[in-house]
Amino acid sequence: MKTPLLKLTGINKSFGPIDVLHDISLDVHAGEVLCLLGDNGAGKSTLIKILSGVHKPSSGLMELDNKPVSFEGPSEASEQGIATVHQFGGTFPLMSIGRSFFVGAEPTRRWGPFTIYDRARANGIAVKEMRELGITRIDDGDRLVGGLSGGERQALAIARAVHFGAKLLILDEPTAALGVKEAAHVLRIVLQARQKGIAVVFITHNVIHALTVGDHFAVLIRGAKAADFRKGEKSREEITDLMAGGEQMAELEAEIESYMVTGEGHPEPAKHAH
Ligand SMILES: Nc1ncnc2c1ncn2[C@@H]1O[C@H](COP(=O)(O)OP(=O)(O)OP(=O)(O)O)[C@@H](O)[C@H]1O
Repeated sequence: MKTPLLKLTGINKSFGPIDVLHDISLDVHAGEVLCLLGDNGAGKSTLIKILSGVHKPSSGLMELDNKPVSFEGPSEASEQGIATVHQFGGTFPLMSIGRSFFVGAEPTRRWGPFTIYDRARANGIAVKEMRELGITRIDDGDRLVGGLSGGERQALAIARAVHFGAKLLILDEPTAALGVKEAAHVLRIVLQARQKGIAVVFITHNVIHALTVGDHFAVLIRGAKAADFRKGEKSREEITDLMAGGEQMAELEAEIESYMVTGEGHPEPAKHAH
């Protein structure tokens, strides 16, 4: 197997006395989607904050392109090609599409003795990059980000990362707040990023979304890696079970079943009403 783009070996993270991540080892390959799964509080956010330079690991080794790396902050991670997109796209609602695409890296042009923001160029590039990801409804880069749908905002943020040369794209629950159609669109964009050779880390609670795009899966339970497998090695039921910690899921199913039998799907209090 070829060398992973990003390799974690024995990563631990504690906040004071609280141990949040234990001995995480993980490989992320270029042109693949790694789905990071786990219940609330499992440690997914903490792990991606380590990858994106927000937190430093307490111990362990992180290698990018076969070289050990240690980020002093998010800008160092981003300089090395690691881009993180958060659930709501992380963009500013009152900014135009063109502005938010280039925030911090605005194209400029000369105007007499001045250097000014090149709005037409910024808008043109932002609209073109979104089009390339299949968002064809947007043709005006002056539109405000606040007027975009959730899926379009995700697309904007992903297009931006791709444009600025991300090698590793971290998507933090990109489909969580979306309807089915929009989620499908975002999943397609994830696959397009993968096709461009970008390594994608996709965080989700949704097993179906994960199975649709994932090549490789890692499940975190209480800060430890409970499973690490490739596409096709586990069924949907097995993955759901793992994510919910097995027992919990069985308990929940039994509870729902008895409720459906006793209450025929209606709330119990109906029986006591008279
Ligand atoms: N700065 C911190 N200080 C202390 N504990 C923290 C800190 N950040 C996270 N934790 C704890 O670490 C655990 C893992 O949190 P984390 O946010 O990484 O989980 P998660 O898997 O992303 O959950 P969710 O799906 O709910 O976002 C939680 O118990 C949380 O309370």
